[in-house]
Amino acid sequence: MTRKPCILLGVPVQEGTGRLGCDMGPSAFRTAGLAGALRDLGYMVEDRGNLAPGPTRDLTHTNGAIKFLPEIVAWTKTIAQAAYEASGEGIPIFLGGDHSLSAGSMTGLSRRAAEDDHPLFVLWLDSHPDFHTLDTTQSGNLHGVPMAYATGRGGFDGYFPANPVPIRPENVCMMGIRSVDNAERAALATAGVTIHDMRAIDENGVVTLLKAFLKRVAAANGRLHVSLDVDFIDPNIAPGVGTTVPGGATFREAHLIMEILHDSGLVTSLDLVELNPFLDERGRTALLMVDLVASLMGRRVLDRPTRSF
Ligand SMILES: NC(=[NH2+])NCCC[C@H](N)C(=O)O
Ligand SMILES: [Mn+2]
Ligand SMILES: [Mn+2]
Repeated sequence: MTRKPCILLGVPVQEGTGRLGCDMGPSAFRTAGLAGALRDLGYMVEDRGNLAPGPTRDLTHTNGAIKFLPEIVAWTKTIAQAAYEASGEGIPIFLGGDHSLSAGSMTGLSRRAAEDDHPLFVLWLDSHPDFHTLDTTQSGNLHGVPMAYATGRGGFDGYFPANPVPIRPENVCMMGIRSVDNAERAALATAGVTIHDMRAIDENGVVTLLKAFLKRVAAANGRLHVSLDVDFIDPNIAPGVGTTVPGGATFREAHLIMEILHDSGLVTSLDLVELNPFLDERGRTALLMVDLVASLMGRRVLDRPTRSF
């Protein structure tokens, strides 16, 4: 059996957050042994190094809160092109970088999937929906907008690159949501996105919720992109992130999700975002993220020794 290679793409973007440090994320994932963990599972791994944004152009927006619009626009263009190219060759794994990178990854992947005649589905694992538009963001941090952009909501034209194949909101499932701003709540009420907040997870468990979504992906012959924000996980075990929100996914829930995703055979790409190594404790968040990727890519407790804590 020939398996597709894993293509690692470092994306040291940090201008989408309110603080510095995410630019060290790609380096921390490498230091935590991501490539080795994938090779141990039998994958070919091609690390393409770090992307760099193209030139910026002057952009001003009526929403004066917005920060680093030219920079994020330049990054989005570069990332979308890299995503489009890499998804034709293997399994792209984006090493963030803040969550603004998903504006690029999702739009590039969606364009490729459409050309190959598959709809793109997204499993969004995050405490936040990141569903602001340029007009509604109040913090002005553009890691809060990628899902609105990728699903084709208005207000990005003339600023962000054209998004040729918007992802259908019905093809998006969010899990772990527990911090939503008013404008996002209003938009999500009618958007058609499936949202499982922490209450839904507590009441139903991750298995039922996830399997229902995977069934839909399989029935549509879809490709599945997973976007994993560090703050999906509880901050007690994943402190290396700038936007901690209490009450997150447990170690066991997070691994179980990854194992079920692997069994589905549907996942074709992955974002690892918001890791801030400056806020981490001796690399434990980076190591946890690498272990989660290993579970997603097929590591099983009974197959080989796991990390001892
Ligand atoms: N990718 C993230 N961590 N996003 C956090 C966004 C928080 C808040 N909704 C904002 O727009 O500022
Ligand atoms: Mn996020
Ligand atoms: Mn988040």
